[in-house]
Amino acid sequence: MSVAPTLLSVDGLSKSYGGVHAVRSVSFELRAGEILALIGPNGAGKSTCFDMLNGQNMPDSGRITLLGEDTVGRKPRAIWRLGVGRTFQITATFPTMTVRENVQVALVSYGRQLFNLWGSTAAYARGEAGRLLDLVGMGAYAERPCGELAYGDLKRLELAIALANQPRLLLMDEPTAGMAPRERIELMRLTARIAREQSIGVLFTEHDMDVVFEHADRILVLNRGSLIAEGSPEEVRGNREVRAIYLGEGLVYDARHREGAGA
Ligand SMILES: Nc1ncnc2c1ncn2[C@@H]1O[C@H](COP(=O)(O)OP(=O)(O)OP(=O)(O)O)[C@@H](O)[C@H]1O
Repeated sequence: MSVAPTLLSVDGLSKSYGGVHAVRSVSFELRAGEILALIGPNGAGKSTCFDMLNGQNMPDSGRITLLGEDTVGRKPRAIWRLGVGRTFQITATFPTMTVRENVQVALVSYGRQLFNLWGSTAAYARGEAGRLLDLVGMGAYAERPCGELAYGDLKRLELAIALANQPRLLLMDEPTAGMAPRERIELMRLTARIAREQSIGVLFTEHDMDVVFEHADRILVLNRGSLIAEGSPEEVRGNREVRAIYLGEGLVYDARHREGAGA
């Protein structure tokens, strides 16, 4: 069996703020088609780690190799251009534009064209936007103003926008924040299906353990900036240190789901 190529390799990543070691010598790899969750209690260092991968924050030390390129010091847009799609905790769409136009803007931006709703570039992007919207189950909403969308639909639109630059890697910072439990599972199921079909690697942070344990192939656990566990959901669930941290937070994965009852 062939092994999927490594998309992202992080080696000894560290960042401090004054005396606070937000991220301490974190190392891990992510392969094509793999769904990797980054979890940890509040203040564990997840966002700091994410922002360094995004190019929004500069590490004190360590290496980040993304699709074969060293990305430390590169700006977010340069990293996006390498083939990294992103979704954010707070959705960033244009509310007065239609759903389709929002995806068109992303497509045209990826092609480095000037956005013009009626030009030939827009005509091309129009068809491609429709394809992406169908992929995330939003085809029927294409002509609606984005501002009218329910929150869950907005998140699916955001996924279509993130897919517009044909990413090899998707970075999702709390993709299901603010969603109802059922919507969370559906969004991650959709993301996982698309990622596996298109061999896109996904790294996501998440507080909802049901989402994490149902959808992640592998889980990284941060605590006080350090990686304290890494492995399959089964391995992480059985890890004493992880259980101690999450029991302390009242967030331990519910035993009801162990036999797959929560799927
Ligand atoms: N800009 C900053 N200045 C000072 N301290 C910071 C800054 N950003 C993060 N920190 C500190 O670094 C540590 C890690 O924070 P970070 O936001 O990365 O954690 P997190 O795991 O994302 O937490 P949460 O789940 O609450 O979002 C915390 O102690 C936080 O207070």
